[in-house]
Amino acid sequence: MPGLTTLPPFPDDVPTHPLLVVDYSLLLAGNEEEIDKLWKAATTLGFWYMKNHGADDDASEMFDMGAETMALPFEEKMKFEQGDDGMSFGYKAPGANATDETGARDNVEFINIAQDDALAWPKSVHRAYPSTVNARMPSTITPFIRKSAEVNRVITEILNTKLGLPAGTLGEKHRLDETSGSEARCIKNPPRPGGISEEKAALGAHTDFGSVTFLHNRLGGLQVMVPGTDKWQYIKPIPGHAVCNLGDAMYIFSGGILKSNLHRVVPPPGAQGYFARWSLAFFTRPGDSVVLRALTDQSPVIAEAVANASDKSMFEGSSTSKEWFARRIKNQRSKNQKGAETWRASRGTEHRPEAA
Ligand SMILES: O=C(O)CCC(=O)C(=O)O
Ligand SMILES: [Fe+2]
Repeated sequence: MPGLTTLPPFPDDVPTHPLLVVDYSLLLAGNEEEIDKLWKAATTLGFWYMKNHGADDDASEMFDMGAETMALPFEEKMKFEQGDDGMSFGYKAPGANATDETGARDNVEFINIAQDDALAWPKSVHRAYPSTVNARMPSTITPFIRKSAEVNRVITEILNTKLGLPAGTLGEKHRLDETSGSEARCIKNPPRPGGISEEKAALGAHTDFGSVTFLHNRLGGLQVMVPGTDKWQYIKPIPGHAVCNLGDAMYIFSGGILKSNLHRVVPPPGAQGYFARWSLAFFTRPGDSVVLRALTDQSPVIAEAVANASDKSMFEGSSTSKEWFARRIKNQRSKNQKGAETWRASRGTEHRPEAA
């Protein structure tokens, strides 16, 4: 990981929001207490720390891949830009996305690699990637994606049981043999010496577009807005602890029982702000053809949650996962902004009734 040994600690005097710590090895062992903890986290904020997940070494190599990729000449990276038509895979240039309805631009760059491309390598399913990605596909990227997809599958299976769904229901919606928007993402947020402002988002407020996110952070900057409050709070990075969170699809499938919480990225606090911020995520998203609606027919608990919801519209939708994802990506691209309407059209479950 670039600069890992020299990074200053997260400042002591900056308030943070605590998260529950879930031990992945205990989940695998079927430990009921740990399963209950995961359920509590998933149904309250939808964010938790995950330890003993076994993916730290893979994550370190992914950070190296990210650094190699971001070091390519800008014109080279732009040959692989994701474009303005709603595809996420590929390179995203700084400023290519709006961060709010005024059209203020983000300042992070991404390299997004499709799960489908990593699993089918050397065959291409979606697109071509920079040479730095190709060089590490079999050694670094495919193993990281396999491991991350497995972590997310285990989480999904536990939530499936807790929701009272027939065994394998959520698993069927995330089949590895159906194309999907699932992807690995390495993010670089440049240092901003002297110009650190909490108000300027590096990555705008959003809920995640898919099902489960497995996130690796070294520096602060990730913030959540806890429902019922109106202040952003930092999530402190803890070595050896990934951050997991749920996205829109899980919120919708579960009739709002599982939470997809609002979050954003700002420059790291204090002395950390003088360093580039690197982060790494793996997003599991439903198969392209999966319709995003509440699974009321398969679970009485979900049926009851929807029956009690003040606004059922989001639970009775007809968008496929592919359509949902493309709409969100496309309408947040800076080039497509035609005013606040475009930004609003990029939204997911951010404006659910109980969200702040
Ligand atoms: O960089 C981070 O900590 C979070 C990134 C994120 O929220 C995203 O890519 O969806
Ligand atoms: Fe996110």
